[in-house]
Amino acid sequence: MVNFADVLIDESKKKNSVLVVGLDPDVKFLPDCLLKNVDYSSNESISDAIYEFNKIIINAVADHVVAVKPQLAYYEVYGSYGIKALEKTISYARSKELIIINDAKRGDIGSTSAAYARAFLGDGAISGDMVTVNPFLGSDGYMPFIEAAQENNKGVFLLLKTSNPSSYEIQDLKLENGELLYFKLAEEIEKLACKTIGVNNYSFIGAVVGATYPEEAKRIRETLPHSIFLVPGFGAQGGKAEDLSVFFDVSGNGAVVSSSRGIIYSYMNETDDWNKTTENEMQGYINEAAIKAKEQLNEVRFSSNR
Ligand SMILES: O=C(O)c1cc(=O)[nH]c(=O)n1[C@@H]1O[C@H](COP(=O)(O)O)[C@@H](O)[C@H]1O
Repeated sequence: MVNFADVLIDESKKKNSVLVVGLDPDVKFLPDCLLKNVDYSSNESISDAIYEFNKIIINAVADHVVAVKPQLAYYEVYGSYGIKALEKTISYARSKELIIINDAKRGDIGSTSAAYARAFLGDGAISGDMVTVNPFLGSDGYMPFIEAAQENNKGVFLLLKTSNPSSYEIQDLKLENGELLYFKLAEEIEKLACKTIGVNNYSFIGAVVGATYPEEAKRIRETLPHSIFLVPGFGAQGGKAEDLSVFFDVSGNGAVVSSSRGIIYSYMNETDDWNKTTENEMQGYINEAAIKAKEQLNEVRFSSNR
């Protein structure tokens, strides 16, 4: 049966891309053209600028990405106006037929996870197609998301081995049998994933594996062959395209790679006076950065260097 992994793989084939662009808008890095009328004492005014910024990004990347990934914190910080900007961003991305991965990193006791799952995988205003889930509360924390995803033909990405430098402090803890915690979690995810595969042999239950940990990814890929990986940490966090071939299967599928700052603020590297960048120039630079990242990833995902 077709599941959301199939939708993601079909979209990736259609666009010839495994790139996901993160929508992590930070007003500090917006040029003057978007800030000229902003009243910094008003969350509404800042949120309007954020929405304008997101529209520029979406216009620039829509033809070259498999999905966009709004990070919730950047919207929540502006309260209800920030959430409104997220809602509008999601509907704008939908109007461009983009897949939406809400990077919400949610997870709670069962009943609360079920409420989060309705918010992010139901048909509400900030609902997307997939959501990142923190599985460290245990199965009653993550199963409601998996059940909602199955019911609504959507998908989840469970945090497994995250890209940040201190992820080893918890995720690499050694268990009594000598196995690492994230590895045990990979085995648990595989038990669910292998029972829910679609026509491309992948489950709608994906896993987050950081681009900064290619060695670990190689072993995880072997243990968890039925989950699509969401691979953040490419670009600004130091993850390099040439190290990423191990994340993919032999057909060049099995992973989507996300970059936020490296793409959405690409205009900051272009001139010393980036504050003066115009909207047209921004769109051009962001478009070029997305095409470059897409091509770098295409070069490695079909390589036999794994
Ligand atoms: O779930 C995520 O998206 C995520 C997981 C992870 O392990 N590491 C990670 O950086 N992320 C998110 O991916 C984005 C990375 O942003 P850049 O480093 O600017 O590309 C941020 O929004 C992070 O919250």
